[in-house]
Amino acid sequence: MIEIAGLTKSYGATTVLDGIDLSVGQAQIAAVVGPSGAGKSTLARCINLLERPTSGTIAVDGQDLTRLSRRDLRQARRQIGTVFQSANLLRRRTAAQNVALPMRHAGLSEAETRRRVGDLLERVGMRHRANHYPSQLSGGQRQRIGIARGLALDPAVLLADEATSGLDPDSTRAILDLLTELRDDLGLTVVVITHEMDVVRSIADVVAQLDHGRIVEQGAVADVVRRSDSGLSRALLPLPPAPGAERLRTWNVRYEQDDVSPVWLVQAGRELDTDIAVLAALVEAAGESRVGRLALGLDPHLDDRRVTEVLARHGVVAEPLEPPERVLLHAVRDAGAGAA
Ligand SMILES: Nc1ncnc2c1ncn2[C@@H]1O[C@H](COP(=O)(O)OP(=O)(O)OP(=O)(O)O)[C@@H](O)[C@H]1O
Repeated sequence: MIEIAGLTKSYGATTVLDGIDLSVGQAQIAAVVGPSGAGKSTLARCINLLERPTSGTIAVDGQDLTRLSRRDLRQARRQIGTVFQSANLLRRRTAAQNVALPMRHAGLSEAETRRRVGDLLERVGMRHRANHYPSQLSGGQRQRIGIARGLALDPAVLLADEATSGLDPDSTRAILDLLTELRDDLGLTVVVITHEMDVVRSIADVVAQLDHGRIVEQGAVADVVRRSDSGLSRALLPLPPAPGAERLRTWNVRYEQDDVSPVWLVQAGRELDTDIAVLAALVEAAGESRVGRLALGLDPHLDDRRVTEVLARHGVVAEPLEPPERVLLHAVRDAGAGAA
């Protein structure tokens, strides 16, 4: 596991990271998100020890890596593997040679290197491309090789810095599945730096939002999404724009509990004795639970309190977007126009 405490990084008078506290357990995937300039890359460079923090600690499995001598630091760097955006492979080396590079630098024997490279290429599904050069590989395949190289020295933590940026959706999915597999099979701790909220929703266990060098929000993804008043929640699970439906009142609905039944909508319609229109919806799995946001169209004559009570029994929170009179007024106007 990795524990970052009070991490600060300043360049001269400019403080870029300001007291970052972040703890990621073993076999957990943490995502760090944030707008451009928030400090994500700086945090990544501090985590993989390319930069020394100005103050604060970064501990992997209990060992603080920030206070080590230069020699010990080289050894400690092995604990953290990095996957960069667009893999960053050496063009004149084959896939296998790229994966072998960190092992050669670390002084592993030829036999051990060959064995490990074979195992790692197998694990990322790239054994059949061992002798290909980067230019002969697709972006997704290059990234698999980048992941194998990141795992070369058997790290406890894998840091993926915008590892899926620029990949097509299928390759992105495949890389995310691979990272999840590595978490589950190897018990790897993964820190993903990304600006893609889809990535966070689909693989992260925990998420932290950086802004102006500070963590402004963090928590388990499912918990953050369920927060009512949170920018990160809306960014993680945005409701697609909902077209209003004629003669129906629009309600915004949010899953509040983690055990919302898959058939809650049908049941709620039955209990309210009404038809419910789904105007927009985004429902996804986040870890073990389901999270969702919906815009529903309901009969404006229904009693507000009854609607909220019935929906609350199903574990969802509902708020009407407009007063019923507006919808009814439109309906009357439309009927008038029709009669004229
Ligand atoms: N070596 C440096 N010297 C001075 N300022 C720096 C240095 N490196 C980064 N910064 C500043 O730190 C801030 C954060 O930069 P950083 O690259 O970490 O942000 P980011 O969140 O990764 O942005 P992006 O998503 O655009 O890559 C920026 O304002 C940047 O100008």
